[in-house]
Parts: sequence; C-alpha cells; structure tokens
Amino acid sequence: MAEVRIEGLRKDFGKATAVDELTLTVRDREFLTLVGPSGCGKSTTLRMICGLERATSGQIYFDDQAVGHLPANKRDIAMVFQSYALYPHRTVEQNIGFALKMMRVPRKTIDGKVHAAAKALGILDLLDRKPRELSGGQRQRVALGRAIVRDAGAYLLDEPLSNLDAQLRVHMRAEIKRLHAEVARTFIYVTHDQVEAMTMSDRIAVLSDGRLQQCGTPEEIYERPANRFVAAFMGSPPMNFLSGARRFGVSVPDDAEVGIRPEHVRISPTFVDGYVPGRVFVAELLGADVLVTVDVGDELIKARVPAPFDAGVDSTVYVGIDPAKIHMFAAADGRALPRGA
Ligand SMILES: Nc1ncnc2c1ncn2[C@@H]1O[C@H](COP(=O)(O)OP(=O)(O)OP(=O)(O)O)[C@@H](O)[C@H]1O
Repeated sequence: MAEVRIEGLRKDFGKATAVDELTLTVRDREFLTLVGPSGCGKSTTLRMICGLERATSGQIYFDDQAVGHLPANKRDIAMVFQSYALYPHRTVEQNIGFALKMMRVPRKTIDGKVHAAAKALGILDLLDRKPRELSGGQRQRVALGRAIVRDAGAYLLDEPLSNLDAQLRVHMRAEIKRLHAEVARTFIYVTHDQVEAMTMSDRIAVLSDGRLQQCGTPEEIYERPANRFVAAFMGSPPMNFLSGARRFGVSVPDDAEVGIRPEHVRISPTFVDGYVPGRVFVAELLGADVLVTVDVGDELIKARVPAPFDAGVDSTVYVGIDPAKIHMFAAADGRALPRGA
C-alpha cells in the first residue's frame, strides 16, 4: 500500500526555485507521470520523494506518514534511473538480487524473487549473462528487475527509456505498462516525452517552471487542457494556435486565442463554404496519416489527414476547422476559456 501525498513542496537552489509549491496526490497503485520540458523540476521532485534531495519547505506523506525527515533507505521506495548502472562483473542474476543480498535476505528467498522478476520481464534465459552481453533493452529490463525485487510500496522511474533507440522505447513502454499491471504497485514516472506520458499513465501531472499546470487522465489533459502551455506541450504533432480564427467562421472574443489540433483541421482540393484558401507548404507521410502544412497567407496551419494526400507542394487547397473542436485561451494568462465563450 502506498499513496504518496505531496503538499506545498518547494525546492530552492540558491535564488532559483526548481519546484514551486507543488501539491499532488499519487493514489495507491496508480501510474502517475510527471511530464514537462527540460528543467521544469521533474527530477528534483522525484529526488525529494525518494529522499535524495531535501525539500526547502512542504511535506511528503506515504500513507499519512510524513517522510520528509527520513533518509532514502528508510522510505518504502525503489528507484530506476536513466543510466541503469549495472555491476559489469556480476551476472544478470547477481545484479537483480544484489540489493536483497545486502539486506541479508535468505538465499532461497532471493532466488525465488529474482526468478519471479526475471519471468515478469521475459529475461529468464539471460540470468547467467554479464551486462556487456546484453542489448540496451535487455539491460534496461535488468535495471527494472533490480527495482521490482525490492518489493517496495512505490516505484520511482526517472526517464528509464531515454537511452534506448526509438523502436525499443516503444516496446519497453508497453512492457513497463504491463509490469505495472502485474506488480500492482504505485509507479511515479518522470519523462519529458509527452507520448510516453500519454500512452503509459493512469494520470499525468504536467509541470512548467517548477509549477503544476494540470493533473488529470490522458484524455482530460488532451481534450480539456487547463491552459495554453498544456495544450501546446501535450499532443504530437502539436496544436495549431490561430491568429486569424474569425476567417474560419469562428466567433472569438477579442482577448482570446484559438487553438485547434491537426486532426480537427480539414483540407479540400475544391472550395467549400467557410474554408480558407492556402498553398501546400509541405506534406509529410506519417504512415496511415499525412501531416500537411498549409500556408494560409499570414500563418502556417498543420492538418493531419488520412493518406493518401495527392496535392503537391505549392498547390492551392482549402482549409476548414471544426468549430466544435476548437480550444480557447485567455490572451492575458493563457488559461482555458469555456468553448463558445
Ligand atoms: N543541484 C542543483 N543545483 C542547482 N540547480 C539545480 C540542481 N539540480 C537541479 N537544478 C535546477 O533546478 C531546475 C529543475 O531541474 P530538474 O533536474 O528537476 O529538471 P527536469 O525537469 O528533471 O529536467 P531534465 O528533463 O532536463 O532532467 C533546473 O533549472 C536545474 O538547473
């Protein structure tokens, strides 16, 4: 059991504030991802949760027990880092069981746990190998195995996939999600990759400049971003922000900015009422879809449309947006405005 509750957490490094009054509850057995651009305070938050960094102020609770004063080894937590730092001269089996050996856990118990972890991770046949005899993805699994044998209440993962190539990352993403379902423990995951956050998490906490911008399910974050920052950061390809939305027949208050996701932009080779003419700037094949960038005179608009897309570069097309799908943000502070306001 581990609910992790963070209240008014703050970390200053000299005059700079890395984490600013963060309040957040990670539910028992939840997969929560902290996501945000480089330097937004994700790792510092994780390091405070696990006890590697002391908070300037605020408190962290594990199931109602304040843990802020406890050293890392007294917190019921296991951590997986970006650099998996395996012991090069030990076998996979010894690497996974090392922490338990240090804790003087009986040999038989260690064997049982190491085998259960290796089975869950699909590396049973690699137990006798040394790290240099493994691929990057296999090493990453060993690092995960080292954490899961610890049997902690909460697992903290700091960008564990960032050293892997794109294909392996996609594969390991699914494996970690599966592992979470299997071990049924609290996972707190840190990444700057919004696709990882969207695909793996029960809930996502989006940070910018040390401040929590929004916390919600992937659907909530994607469909109802709380502000312009979240709308722009989450989603690939990113949301369009239109300066001339009125041309598309959208009624917009003076002090608002309109956003529309590429999948809600329509393109027609012939004129359609309410559509705006433009020139194809570039078309990029994504697989089943094509990402088409259209120059409508004073701005570029990206549309994600089903393949094939036949119009060539510089040809004239007509661009329309679905008014029911627009997002509106206050020009002054970027906060989301109700649709149709
Ligand atoms: N030990 C430190 N001393 C001084 N400043 C620090 C220290 N650790 C982090 N910072 C600063 O605090 C801010 C947040 O850093 P943090 O590592 O938490 O960001 P992050 O979101 O994890 O970024 P990244 O994705 O690049 O790892 C950054 O501006 C960073 O430079």
